[in-house]
Amino acid sequence: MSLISVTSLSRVFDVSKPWLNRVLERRPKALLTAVSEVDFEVAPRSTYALVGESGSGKSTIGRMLVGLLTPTSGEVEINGVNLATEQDADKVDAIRSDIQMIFQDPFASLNPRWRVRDIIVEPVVARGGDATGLAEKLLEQVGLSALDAGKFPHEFSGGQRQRICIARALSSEPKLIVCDEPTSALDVSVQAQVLNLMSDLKDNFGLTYVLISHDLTVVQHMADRIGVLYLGRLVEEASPEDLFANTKHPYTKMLLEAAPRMDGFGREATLPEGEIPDPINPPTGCAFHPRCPLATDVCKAERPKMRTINATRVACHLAE
Ligand SMILES: Nc1ncnc2c1ncn2[C@@H]1O[C@H](COP(=O)(O)OP(=O)(O)OP(=O)(O)O)[C@@H](O)[C@H]1O
Repeated sequence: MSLISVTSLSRVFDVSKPWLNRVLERRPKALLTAVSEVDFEVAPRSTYALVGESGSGKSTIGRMLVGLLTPTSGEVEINGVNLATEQDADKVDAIRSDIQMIFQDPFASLNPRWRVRDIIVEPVVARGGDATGLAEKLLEQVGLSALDAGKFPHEFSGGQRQRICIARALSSEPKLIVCDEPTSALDVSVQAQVLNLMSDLKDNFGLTYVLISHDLTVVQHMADRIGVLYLGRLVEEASPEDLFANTKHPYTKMLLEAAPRMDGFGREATLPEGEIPDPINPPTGCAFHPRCPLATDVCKAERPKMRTINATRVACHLAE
């Protein structure tokens, strides 16, 4: 059974101006569809990566997975439990303690007035658990020292702070960690170290990761499946091998061409050509058609359905 099952998940935000402005300016309500009819499954102890440009809906999906946001429609089930509709409070509580989230900015997620020990054990203490010696043990497991437990967050570098966030996430012995751009605020040299640590911890703790990133090269070596998002929709999903060697969607090809290659490590990535359309007024048919070099009349008129070709899922009229 899948640990995560996402079915036709959508999230719409009301981004209208205040009522009076709307009336005076004669404007209709503005609804922004951040996530639209997304489906995917994540197997236990695997890593599922969600990749796409800024605004493609990655964080919104991440926040719905952990229950920070409720879906407008569709479902998220974690171990068979739908957090948005489950009535049994004990079941919801048990699932919630199985899920943790790590954010991009390790400084913003750590309370600057708390000692590292208190930050790390807070999820355990909040549930009335015994946290004796736990912070020290976890600090060592994330490559820091037990002596760091008495320090404050400002005494650490960015990479060390992200390690503290990881230790905190691990303290409640979660099954699933949703990692939202966990390394993009870090120096390139530190990024690989944090990703390696995450890989090791995954094996040691039997974790499942949902890894959110705008950078395909970051997720390439960690992910078992990669889902590529464009304007809130999943456009391609495949194993890293298939996605890189046998790319099916023109948008994924564009993302890969924009990514810095290993031989040019450190080179600035060039952004994919063309502008991302306005999510309040998305294009007709395939949302990617205005930027797609291969677009035909059918792409302008009809939204492509998700199809499975070999082991790849792809939403493109032209994919073979
Ligand atoms: N609370 C909100 N209210 C209104 N619009 C929102 C809200 N949260 C997200 N959005 C919009 O939803 C769309 C998707 O945003 P989201 O943050 O999920 O994308 P993302 O792929 O994670 O991008 P980034 O990498 O920039 O965080 C964007 O157009 C964003 O402006």
